[in-house]
Amino acid sequence: MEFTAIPGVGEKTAASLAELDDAEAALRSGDVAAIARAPSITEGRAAAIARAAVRREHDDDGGFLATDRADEIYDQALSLLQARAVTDYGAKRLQTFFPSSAASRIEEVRGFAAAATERDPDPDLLDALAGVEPLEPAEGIRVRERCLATNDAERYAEAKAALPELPVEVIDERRELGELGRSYSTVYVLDAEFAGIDVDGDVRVVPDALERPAEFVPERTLTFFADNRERLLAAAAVHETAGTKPSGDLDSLRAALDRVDEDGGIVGDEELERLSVAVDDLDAAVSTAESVGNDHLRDAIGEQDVTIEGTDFLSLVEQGARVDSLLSRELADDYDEAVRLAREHVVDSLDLDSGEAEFVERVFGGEPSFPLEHNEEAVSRLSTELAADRDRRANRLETELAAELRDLREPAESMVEEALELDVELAVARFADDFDCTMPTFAGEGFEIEGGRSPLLDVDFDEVDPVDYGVEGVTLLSGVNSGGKTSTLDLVGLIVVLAHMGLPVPAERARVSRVSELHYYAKSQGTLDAGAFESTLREFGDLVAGASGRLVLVDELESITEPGASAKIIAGILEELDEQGASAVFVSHLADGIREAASFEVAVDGIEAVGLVDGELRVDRSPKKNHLARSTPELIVEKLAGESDGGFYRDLLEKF
Ligand SMILES: Nc1ncnc2c1ncn2[C@@H]1O[C@H](COP(=O)(O)OP(=O)(O)OP(=O)(O)O)[C@@H](O)[C@H]1O
Repeated sequence: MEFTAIPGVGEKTAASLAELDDAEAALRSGDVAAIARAPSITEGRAAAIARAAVRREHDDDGGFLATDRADEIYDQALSLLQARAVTDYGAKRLQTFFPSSAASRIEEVRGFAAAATERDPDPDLLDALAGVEPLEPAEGIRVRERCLATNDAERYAEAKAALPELPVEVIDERRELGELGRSYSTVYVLDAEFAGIDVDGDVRVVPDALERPAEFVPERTLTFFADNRERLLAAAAVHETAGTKPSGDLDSLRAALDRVDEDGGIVGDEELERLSVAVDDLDAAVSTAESVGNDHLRDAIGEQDVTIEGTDFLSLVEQGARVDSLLSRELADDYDEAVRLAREHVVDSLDLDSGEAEFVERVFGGEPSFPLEHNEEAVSRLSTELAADRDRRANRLETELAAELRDLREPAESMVEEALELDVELAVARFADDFDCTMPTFAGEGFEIEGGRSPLLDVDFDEVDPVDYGVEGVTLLSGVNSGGKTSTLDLVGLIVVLAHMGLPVPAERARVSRVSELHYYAKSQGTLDAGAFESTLREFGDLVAGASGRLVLVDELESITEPGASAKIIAGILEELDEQGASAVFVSHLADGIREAASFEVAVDGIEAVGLVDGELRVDRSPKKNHLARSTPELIVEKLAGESDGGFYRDLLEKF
C-alpha cells in the first residue's frame, strides 16, 4: 500500500508508518493503538490517519456531512459516545467512526455495533478499565557496564544504530581488548577475526549480535515490562472482570512481572542481592572494621605493662616517637588479633565468599601500626571485583528472564489492545442503553422514525417526549413557536448521521434511506445583508444542482430576507428538490405563501398545539402528516375570541 495515497499522509508520516510491523492491517482495521506505535505519531493523529485510511478503503469521498450544522450534529453524537468511554484511547478510537455513504463501511460498523451492544457495561468492568492505557515503549535506556567493540568503521555505525543503548568502542589491536575487558563487565566483540582470543575479563566474540539486538540489551524487554506493569495488570483485571479470553496467559504474565522490579532489575536472586549490598556497603564495612580492630588494639595497649630499655627509649625519641617497632615487638600478637577481627568483620558483615575474602587479606595487614589503617587500593580492587561479579550476574539473569519475557510481549500487547477495544465497545453499548437505541434499517426513500427521542435536547432524557415522524420526498414542517420543529430536525439529523455511522439510533424503530450527503441548514440569526444573502442563495444553487440521493433539512430559511421573497425562494428550491426525487424537510411559518408560489402540490406537516393551558402551549411533539398546524398568533387570537363578546377578535380569527 502506498501510504502517501491516504489523504493527509505525507512522506514523513508514510516513513513513520512503514516502521510498523503490519501498518496495512492497522490502517485497514482503523487500529489507532497500533498506528500510534509508529514513531512520532500521536493518538489524535493516528485517529485522523485511520479515518482517512478507512475512507479510502471504502471509496468514501468524505462528503457526507455537507454543511456546518450537519458537522455539529456529528460532533454532538461523537461527544455523547466519547463521554461513555473510560480511557483516553477509547475516546480517540471513537473518532474513527464517522458517517459514510459507503454501504460496505456501514455494514462493517454495524457488525461491530451488534456485538458491542451485547456487552454488559458492568460498573466493576468500567472501574477496571480506568487503569488501562496503551503501552509505552521502553525508552532512555543507557547501559554503561557493557560495551560493543569492533575494528570496522562501517560496523561501528551499524552497531550504534542497532544497539543505541550500549557504548561502542573502536579497537585497533588485541591489546586494546584486554583494556576493555578490565573496564567493562562484559565486552561483545563484533568481528569474527577475534574468535578464540584470550584476554582478561568477560570478552565474547559475537559477530551476529546486530541481527538479534534485543538479546544483548535485556534491559529493553525488562524496562518495557517494568514501565508498563500497572497498565498490564489493569488490562489483566479487565479480562478477568469481563470474563473474556485474553491473548496471553494471565498467570504467566503476573509471575513474570513479579520477577522484575520497578526499574527493570531482577527481583528475588539472593546472590545478586548479596553482591549488590556488598558493593554498596563495602566502604562502611571497612570503616567499621577499622574501628573494631583499633578498639581491640587500644584495649590491648591500655592493659599492657610496657617495659622499655633505655637504648630503645632513646632511639624512639630520636626517631620522632614512633611506636611501630615497639608495637611489633611488644604487641605483635594483639596487632595480629586486631587485623583478624577487622578482616572478619568485613567478611562477615558483607557475607563474602572465600575468593572475595582473599582480597580482604590485603585490605588489612602489613607492618604493625597504630592506629590500624586499611589499604585503599586493596579496597578499590575488591570493590571493582564485587561490582563486576554483580554486573555479570545481573546481566546473565536479565538475559535469561528477558528471553522468557520476550515471548510474553506480543500477547501482552494484544491483551492491552483487546482491553482498550473493549472500552470502545462498552461506550457504544452504554450509548445504546442510555438512549434506548435500536439498530435502524436501510430502505426506501426519506425516513420513518417511531418513538424517536433526541439526546441533544436541553431537557433530561427521561423527560423527552417520543416523536413519530416520517417523510418521503419534499415536505414543509409547520407548527407553533417552541413546538419542537428545530428539535425534530435535530432528531432526524442525528438518526440519519448515527445510522450512516453504522451505529444504533435513539428510537423504538427507525428506517432511513441510504443518503449520499446530509445538508442541514440551521436557522439564520436574523435577516442577511445583500452580500450574505447572495452567498446563501449561491449555496442553495449548488445544493439543487445535483440533489439526488441527498437529504436536506432546512430550518426557517425565511429568516434570511423578507417573507414575500422568502416564500418564492423556498418554493423554487423545493421544486428543484422534488424534481430530483430528493428528500427534504423545510421548517417554515410561510407554508401558505410557499404553496401558492410552488408549481407542485407541496406537502405540509404540522406540530400541533393541543391547546393553551394556563397560558402555556400544550404540544403534540409528533408532527401530523398533511396538516398545516395553527400558528401561535392564531391560537392566541382564537383564545381571545372565545373569551370576549366583541367582534374584533372573531373578525381577526376569520382572517387566519
Ligand atoms: N420531544 C420533546 N420532548 C420534550 N421537550 C421538547 C421536545 N421537543 C422540544 N422540546 C422542548 O421545546 C423547546 C423548543 O423546541 P424547539 O426549539 O425545537 O421548537 P421550535 O418549534 O423549533 O421553536 P421556534 O418556532 O421558536 O423555532 C426545546 O428547547 C425543548 O425544551
